[in-house]
Amino acid sequence: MQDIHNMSQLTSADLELARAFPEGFLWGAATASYQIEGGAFEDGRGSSIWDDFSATPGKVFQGENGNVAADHYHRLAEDTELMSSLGLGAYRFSIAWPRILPEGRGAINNAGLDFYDRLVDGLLAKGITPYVTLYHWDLPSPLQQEGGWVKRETAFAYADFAEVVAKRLGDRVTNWITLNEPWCSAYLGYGIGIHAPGVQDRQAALDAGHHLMLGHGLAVPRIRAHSAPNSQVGITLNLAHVYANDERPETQRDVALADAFSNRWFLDPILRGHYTEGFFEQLGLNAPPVQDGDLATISTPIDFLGVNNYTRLLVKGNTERIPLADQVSLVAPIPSACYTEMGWEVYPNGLRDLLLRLTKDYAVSKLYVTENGAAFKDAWNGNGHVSDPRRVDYLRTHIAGLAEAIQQGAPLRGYFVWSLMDNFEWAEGYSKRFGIVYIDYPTQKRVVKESGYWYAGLLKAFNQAH
Ligand SMILES: N=[N+]=NCCCCNC(=O)[C@@H]1[C@H]2[C@H](O)[C@@H](O)[C@H](O)[C@@H](CO)[C@@H]12
Repeated sequence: MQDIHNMSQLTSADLELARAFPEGFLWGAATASYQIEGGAFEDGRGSSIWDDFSATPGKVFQGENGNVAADHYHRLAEDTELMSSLGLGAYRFSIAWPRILPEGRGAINNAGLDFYDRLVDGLLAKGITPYVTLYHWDLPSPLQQEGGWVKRETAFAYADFAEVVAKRLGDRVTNWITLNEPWCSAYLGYGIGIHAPGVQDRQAALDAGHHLMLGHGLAVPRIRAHSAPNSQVGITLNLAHVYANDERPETQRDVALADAFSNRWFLDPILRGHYTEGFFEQLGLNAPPVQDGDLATISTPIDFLGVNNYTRLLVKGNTERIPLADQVSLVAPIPSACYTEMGWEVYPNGLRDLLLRLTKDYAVSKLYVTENGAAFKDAWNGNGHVSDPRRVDYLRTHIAGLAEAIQQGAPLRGYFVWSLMDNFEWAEGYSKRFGIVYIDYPTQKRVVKESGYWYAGLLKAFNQAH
């Protein structure tokens, strides 16, 4: 492997950028269990809704699945060494609920806990801080057979699962993220069905969203009870700053609708203790089955907000009618703009502006960017490294926006690039590559991309400055 700390990829501006970050800023990379582990039928792991969804014809690109993925389940030592060679200060990963409780509740599969024990110990031995996401979409299939997140009982099963994991890892893991992107679980999974479990019912999305947040609130005290006193617990939301395409009143109206649907649906209950006024009417739906005390549970104080951001939303008002909040028209591709392989506009100021909005509008004591990155057409010719200049530029410009946000008062404490390695990109299968490390799936060879060398150089320059 080329000298990974060769900082030749860095410009003098990059070195200056590294020095702009405050001492103690955390630099990491993120992954998720179903996307990288493989080992889908090993050591007692049960089935998840993503195993079922992938096995359903037509749901995932070319019928691909996470049976093998990046084979991380069998490559812990190699992959933690890779993280160390990149100079990561932290690594964000998720726990596969079906490895721990194959039936979703009840009998504990200790072999599953043992795997994460080994991972955590390997990270700590290399001075890498674990950030553990307890739920990154792989709900055990038996719970979905009972209705999944549209059922209130699933929230309680989730809190029980969280406690099982905290009891085993809480003596070493001090950074916990309850859920990853409940918006995606609820809307993509239960609303429009392009993600597992593939339900197409917008009311179900609202009900699932409520129970996901309830599970979050129930889990927080259970995690705290089994973690060291200096532990911190948060949640990760996918959020995007909403911009107006023009000054027309219809556009201002639709910007508010898009913001309610994309951001405030989860921000308001979790951080303000109430749903956005008029939100359910704006969707043309009924309120979810809120019970007395739910919003108090959901808004239990957390120590940080994790922010996943990839792009911005640009809204052009509908002049004929008031659209439903989830049907606001976004501005189509702009000739002068750049787009990733996901069709997402590259707009670095969107991350900066999002962080500043959160700082201004919500009383968050700490923020982490728990995911940011891009999929581009990466190719490897079988030797040498992988050239991905567009990803280097994406990371450089978005990280520059972080420095500006911090300078303007955002309580940002860390950044996790998505992703450490190429992986199973949900319904897109392996067709989309987000890694700073290329995975040659036929051989499972890990090939650090130019962006991986760049990121390692930035982290080295940061460490040298402090
Ligand atoms: N339709 N539509 N959608 C609008 C919003 C979708 C946002 N998707 C994300 O943030 C997912 C997040 C996920 O944690 C990770 O597991 C995924 O691999 C990345 C990359 O896709 C991102």
